[in-house]
Amino acid sequence: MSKETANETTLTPAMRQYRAAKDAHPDALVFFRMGDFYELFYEDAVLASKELQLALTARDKAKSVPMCGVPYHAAETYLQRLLRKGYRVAICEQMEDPKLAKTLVHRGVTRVLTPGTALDPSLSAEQSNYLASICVTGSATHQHCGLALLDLSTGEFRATEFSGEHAWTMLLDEIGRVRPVELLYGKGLLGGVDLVGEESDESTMLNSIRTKTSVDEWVFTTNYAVPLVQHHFRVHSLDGMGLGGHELAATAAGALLHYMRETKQGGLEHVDGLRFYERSSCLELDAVSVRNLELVEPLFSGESVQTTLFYTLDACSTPMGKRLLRASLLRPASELAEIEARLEAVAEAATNLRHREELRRAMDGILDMERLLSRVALDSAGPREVMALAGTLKCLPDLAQATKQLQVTRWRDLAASLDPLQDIHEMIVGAIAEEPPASLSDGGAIRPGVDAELDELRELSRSGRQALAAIEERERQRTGITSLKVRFNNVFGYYIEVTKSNAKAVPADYERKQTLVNAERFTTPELKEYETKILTAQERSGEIERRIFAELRRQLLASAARVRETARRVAEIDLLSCFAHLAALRGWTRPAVEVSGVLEFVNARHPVVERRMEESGSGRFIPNSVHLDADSGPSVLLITGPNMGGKSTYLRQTALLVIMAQMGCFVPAEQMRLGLVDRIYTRIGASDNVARGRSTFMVEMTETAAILNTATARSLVLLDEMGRGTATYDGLSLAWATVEYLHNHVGARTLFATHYHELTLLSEKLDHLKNLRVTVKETAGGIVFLHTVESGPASKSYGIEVARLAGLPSGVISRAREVLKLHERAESQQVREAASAPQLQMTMFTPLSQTIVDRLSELDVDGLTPRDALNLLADLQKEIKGA
Ligand SMILES: Nc1ncnc2c1ncn2[C@@H]1O[C@H](COP(=O)(O)OP(=O)(O)OP(=O)(O)O)[C@@H](O)[C@H]1O
Repeated sequence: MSKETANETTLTPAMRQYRAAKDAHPDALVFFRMGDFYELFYEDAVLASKELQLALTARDKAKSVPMCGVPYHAAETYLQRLLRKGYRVAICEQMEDPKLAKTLVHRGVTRVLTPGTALDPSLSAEQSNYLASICVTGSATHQHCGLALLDLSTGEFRATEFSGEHAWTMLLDEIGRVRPVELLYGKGLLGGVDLVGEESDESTMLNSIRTKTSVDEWVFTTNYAVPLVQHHFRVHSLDGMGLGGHELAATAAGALLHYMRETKQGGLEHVDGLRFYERSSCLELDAVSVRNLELVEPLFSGESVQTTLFYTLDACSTPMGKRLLRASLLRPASELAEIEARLEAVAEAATNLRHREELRRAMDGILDMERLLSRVALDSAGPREVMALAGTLKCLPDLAQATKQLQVTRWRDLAASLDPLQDIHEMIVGAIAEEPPASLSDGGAIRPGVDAELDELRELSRSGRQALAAIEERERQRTGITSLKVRFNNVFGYYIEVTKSNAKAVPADYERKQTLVNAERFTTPELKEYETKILTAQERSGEIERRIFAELRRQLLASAARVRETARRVAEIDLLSCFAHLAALRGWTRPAVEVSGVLEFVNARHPVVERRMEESGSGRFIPNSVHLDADSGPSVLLITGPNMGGKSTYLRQTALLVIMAQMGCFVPAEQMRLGLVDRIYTRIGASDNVARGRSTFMVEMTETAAILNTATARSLVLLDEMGRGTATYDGLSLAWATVEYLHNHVGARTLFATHYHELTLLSEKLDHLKNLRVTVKETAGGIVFLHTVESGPASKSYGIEVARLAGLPSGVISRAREVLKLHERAESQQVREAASAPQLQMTMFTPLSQTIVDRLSELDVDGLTPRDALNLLADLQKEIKGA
């Protein structure tokens, strides 16, 4: 609000009220209720008129107060549009009936809606809507970070903690994976980390979150925040929630509850538990891998979701199952017992068509129990939603019965713990009418027989309306006006309407109420009497319906924990039967999972590419095998071959199958043996940051550094075309050193796809490195991609052939062939020399200066840290460039 316009003395009383609301919520758009409209003023009006395409008017004659508005009954759509764009909105309501207000009607902010706190009805079933809260303490080298996540639409509330040197990076990774819609943090809490700046890695990650909300730092203090959590869950200690000793996680959770209170989010009854979770209790996937592997979203926004693993695996019947599938993709299991229990359950259901069908049939009628319950808790559920919940509960006994048919432990546990909630079902159908109106205020939501007074009042208004119909008929005959009508509106109540032309025939006992252009409206003492009777009866029955509905709501919320627990069981049953369905339908097999360094597939297929090829009829996917063993080798597979040969597909397929197996899903392979993987690292293709203007090479090196610094012998590392983003020799040297480091120091199972043929020589030096190649057939008409992977290095790269297929002019192609021949001749000479002097491998790349050669030959490569290696390379490069 600008200074002149906000001048106290020039403001009307209503605008003074507005100003108070805006001052209290400066970062929100204030929707100010005036009669049947929500009005916006000043900058808010200018902004909203643009974002919502509303006409911008002015409140005053001098046009100094820009204004726009939306009708209150249509406000919901406008609000959702603003929230989806990341805005927050404060709703300033009329707090008393304007008709009863003697002077200025009292107004106040009743709720602040933000992307993380408002329920978006258009939210898709499988998506979660997380509000995240973070806090950080400690020194730069040893940080502690707390993270809490709340999805108000389902009531899911969980928290975790990270400690140590990489705590902040791990926190960012987790945020990148969860992708909250809103982030809450303490002002200045992160000292030095610029949350909204453009430059740092942190800000790049955090900038992708639409709404960031800072609150006063004291909100994030343990002394203040932890008691809020205890109070909300009515517990004396946090130990029972697994939060004992995790003060930072609890603090982040408490700050989040504070925010809910500040933004006046009532009805948090469905948020009935807070769970501590450990990231290490799952197969860890960083945000880059989640994105690169297209687990839940396509790589580039706007692309079809059909490229995602989620889409390929989603045969779930219920929204809860879909959300669990999504969550499991982001956090596959890492414990053998858990994975085995799931695989065993999938195996049983996969081989038993009848039981599988029964399960799926029982789930057909199950709606989104969690979201329906949330709507009840937030008091936004009408009678129809409550009835929909009952419809869902009705399916539970059949589901329990179908689950009981299956024998293995996981199914038995699920059957035993599935509460069919029939008491709640009866409670709802016992109170709500069979076909209730959408809104409680429409009347008729409560079933007849529930309340004797209500039944009586309904009878009264029914007979009253019948009497009115009789009056209409009688008056038509008495006056001879056949078009005479008895009507009702909210302002005048019941009245008799006759057209202007018949006005003369109106009897003397009619009392004129209103004159319209074409009609006259009258009342009579008799009409007034019925009106009072009917309206009083309606008003009173409205009150009774509201009371009964509120009581039902209270009882439902008292059972919220049971409903949510059942929703979790339904989700698990759904997910396992989805996996069983896919296994049977697509002929997938059960992976043998063990604790070892093995990773072995026989004739495996990429689930997403295979399905897309089937759907588009574009040929058959060629299966391929993998054999890796971190303990006795080979631990590094170096894959060479032409562009378009299928290298990336082979890499991605390996990662996807590991993820699927650890989720408890069968896999598209004839056989699979998997030693548990603790973490998957990928360096594939371009990433987000490139689009944000960071250099491809810088991004690549940052990601590679993270891999080399944190991968373990139990990890799976996928590197695709590393080093291609810089000068050939720099790239080759870095790729060379990286492979050596992974092989000698990390020992992780590694797939390394490259166009640097020189790297294939490493197999002579590194025992656990094996060369693989994707094959092509040379025909008279050009090359044909066979997409099979076999042992050995590729003989040539076929880059020029692929370019020809892409349609490069023939002149360019033949000139490229000539240039290639010259290079190959020169290089083969160097390679021969290099092969005879393995300790000086690097000399084959370029005639290096003697000092560089000396420095390299004296180097203890095995003792180098990645950072030293990078520094050394930078030095050498400087020397070469300077030379
Ligand atoms: N096993 C396979 N069976 C059938 N088609 C395949 C197979 N593997 C890959 N393809 C198809 O071949 C094309 C190229 O695959 P991919 O991108 O994996 O090649 P690439 O070797 O990584 O290429 P580049 O080196 O140019 O990145 C894709 O369209 C893919 O669908």
